[in-house]
Amino acid sequence: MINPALLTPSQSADLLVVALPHMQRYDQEVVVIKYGGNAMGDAATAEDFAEDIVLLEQSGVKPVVCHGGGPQIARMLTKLGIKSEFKQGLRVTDQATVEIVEMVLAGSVNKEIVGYISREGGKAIGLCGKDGNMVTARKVTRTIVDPDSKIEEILDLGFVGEPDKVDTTVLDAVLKAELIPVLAPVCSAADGQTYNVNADTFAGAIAGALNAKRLLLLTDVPGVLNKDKELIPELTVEECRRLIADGTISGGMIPKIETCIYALEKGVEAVVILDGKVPHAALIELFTDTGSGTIIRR
Ligand SMILES: Nc1ncnc2c1ncn2[C@@H]1O[C@H](COP(=O)(O)OP(=O)(O)O)[C@@H](O)[C@H]1O
Ligand SMILES: CC(=O)N[C@@H](CCC(=O)OP(=O)(O)O)C(=O)O
Repeated sequence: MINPALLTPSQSADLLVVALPHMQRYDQEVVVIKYGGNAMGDAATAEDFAEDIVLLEQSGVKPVVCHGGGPQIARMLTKLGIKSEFKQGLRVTDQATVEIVEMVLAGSVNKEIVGYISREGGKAIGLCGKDGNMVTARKVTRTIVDPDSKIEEILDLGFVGEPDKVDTTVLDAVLKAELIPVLAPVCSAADGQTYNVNADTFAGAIAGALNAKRLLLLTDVPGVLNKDKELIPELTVEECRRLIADGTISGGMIPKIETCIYALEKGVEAVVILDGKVPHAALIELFTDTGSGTIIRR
């Protein structure tokens, strides 16, 4: 919690002079904030995050929260004795796993975030990709190349989906009513089957469809790091592709960067990857000159 009583009048004035032009820039603009499972941390971090979302909404921004919950899914699968593995950064998902993913993401994690925002005085509404056919998924198809024979094989990830169609009818109504949407990346395909969608990919599709001004990806690292583990403050799409090709960007950062590139191509002005465990990370990024993390532009 920020304690305004601790600021001198001149510090308060300095803060306002810095923040107000940024607030005007984002007035009535959609900002999609992806809240990763690793960024969720303890209760204090969650309270700071919820406070930021409520302050953004009260300042005239239209925040849309898209959340993950990978570590929370992993804990529940372990409790139930269900083994899980990742291939190409995606959880191989059978029918039993997709049921747990839905229960954890669209259930407990979603309602916990809604609860935190409500306690900070915001009016949040928890939904998932299924609601109002918001995001229709299709099965992810990936191939792997055998390093010896060079033969391509199809990688079957089970019920792992990717956004196929986005219908913003429900989101438009929610935003018009000045409610804060909190979205879980659980979607149906056209045939009704439930699919597990990576939360970064889901957030990118929502940001693209809403023509968001910013997409913030809150994670547990300061941003994109170079080979010496130093933060890279700014990147272009071309530079991102080079860093993937030379191996500087790997693992879970690859779907994040692919999401950034997709969102930028769909018209999102800029995407920022930043550390969600830094108190008030979103507010600092949007309303100060300092910014934080890595900003990616076309
Ligand atoms: N160049 C890089 N800079 C920063 N992180 C990287 C880089 N390459 C790989 N990573 C990995 O990507 C991870 C972030 O992705 P992920 O664990 O999927 O995050 P989240 O759970 O927040 O979606 C980091 O913790 C780090 O291990
Ligand atoms: C297909 C796939 O991998 N889905 C993810 C969905 C949650 C997610 O992406 O959560 P984070 O943002 O916390 O990583 C999973 O099952 O873990």
